[in-house]
Amino acid sequence: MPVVKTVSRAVSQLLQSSGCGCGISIVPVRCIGVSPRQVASDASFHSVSFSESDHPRVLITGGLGQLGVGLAKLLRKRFGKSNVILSDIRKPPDNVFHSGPFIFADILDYKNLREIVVNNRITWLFHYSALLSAVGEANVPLARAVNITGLHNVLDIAAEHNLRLFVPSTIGAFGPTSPRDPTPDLCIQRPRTIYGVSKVHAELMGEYYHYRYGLDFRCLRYPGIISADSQPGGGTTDYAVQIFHDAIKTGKFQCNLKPDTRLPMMYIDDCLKATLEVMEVPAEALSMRTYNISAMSFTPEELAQEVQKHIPELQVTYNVDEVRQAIADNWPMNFDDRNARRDWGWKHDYDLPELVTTMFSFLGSDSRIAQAN
Ligand SMILES: NC(=O)C1=CN([C@@H]2O[C@H](COP(=O)(O)OP(=O)(O)OC[C@H]3O[C@@H](n4cnc5c(N)ncnc54)[C@H](O)[C@@H]3O)[C@@H](O)[C@H]2O)C=CC1
Ligand SMILES: CC(=O)[C@H](N)C(=O)O
Repeated sequence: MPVVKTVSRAVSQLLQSSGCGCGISIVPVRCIGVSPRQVASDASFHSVSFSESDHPRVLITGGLGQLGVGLAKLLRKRFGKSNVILSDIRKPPDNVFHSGPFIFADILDYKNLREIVVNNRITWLFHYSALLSAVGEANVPLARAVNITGLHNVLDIAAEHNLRLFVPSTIGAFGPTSPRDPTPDLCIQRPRTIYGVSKVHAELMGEYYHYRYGLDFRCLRYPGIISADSQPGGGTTDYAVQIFHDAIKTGKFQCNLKPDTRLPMMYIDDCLKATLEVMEVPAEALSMRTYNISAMSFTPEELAQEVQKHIPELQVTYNVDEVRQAIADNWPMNFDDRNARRDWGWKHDYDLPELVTTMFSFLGSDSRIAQAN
């Protein structure tokens, strides 16, 4: 069958072509018409004037969660307020709405997302929308839709419009058969949560689009992130944020993981710094497209001891949540991030003592329970 042979030869040539995918110009364009919901480029969410050659034009999806507002703040400092558009499906609080451009964007609405990218001449996209590990297990169909279907929309739009795309992955992309102490970049990944499965899918699809279509896909696997001014969105590592609030408010903390559950963690400033760094690194420096990043690793007991150095009267009890514990027991205990350190000079600033001191200075340990009494 000569035709079949010719086609298969062409396909195999395509698949064997250069690792960077630069020679491949086919892009996965979807055949769609015009959206009924046109968004004007000068829509009321603030019109912009900018020099495209100076700065990227940035869109952040899922930007009202624990990490997005901080990322917008960092990127606006670097690229200018009007060049960074925060988006979500939720209503922004006043301070966020007035701090820079905000727009409604549902990542499940492909046409609307495409219009936003086109009308605002977006060049970089940070894709933060997701359902995290614990809430994902509570609603698997929604997690599958947001984390997998939503990612497909973002990938196609990014490839079609030649965007640089950042998608975060997680320690949750590993599972019980992965080496856990430490966990390297490349090893078995068989997660047992819909969150983890969707993140492995995102890593693989992003890398596939990179090699197949030349998409500039960049991905960091984040540890559990700890922040003072934003609340976590329903994950397994949330306890490590809650302890600070409860210590200050009530002097009591009930932990939903066992005292000896060791997980990799990171202060938000380090996480956002790494995210900006990896997006700015010249492509030639990246030997991979998905990197672990690491800062510290601790158990609830070790965190509580460090917190008690600031609030000695803190009482910690344990009431284990079986779902979260089962998830944590399958996750990495320590993360090996040597490749990130080697390729683009990644270096964290915060270890456990600095993290705890910084959290209390941010939250104002003046309001601590001891002083309130
Ligand atoms: N916070 C952490 O400890 C870690 C976060 N990550 C990843 O970083 C990213 C951001 O995380 P967080 O800010 O903590 O998440 P979050 O759960 O706090 O926020 C996610 C946001 O996505 C939005 N969203 C949900 N459905 C949507 C839809 N259909 N369209 C648009 N937006 C939608 C939600 O409204 C929410 O504001 C996520 O992809 C997460 O997997 C990875 C590892 C650790
Ligand atoms: C580590 C994460 O990805 C997140 N914080 C979660 O616990 O689900």
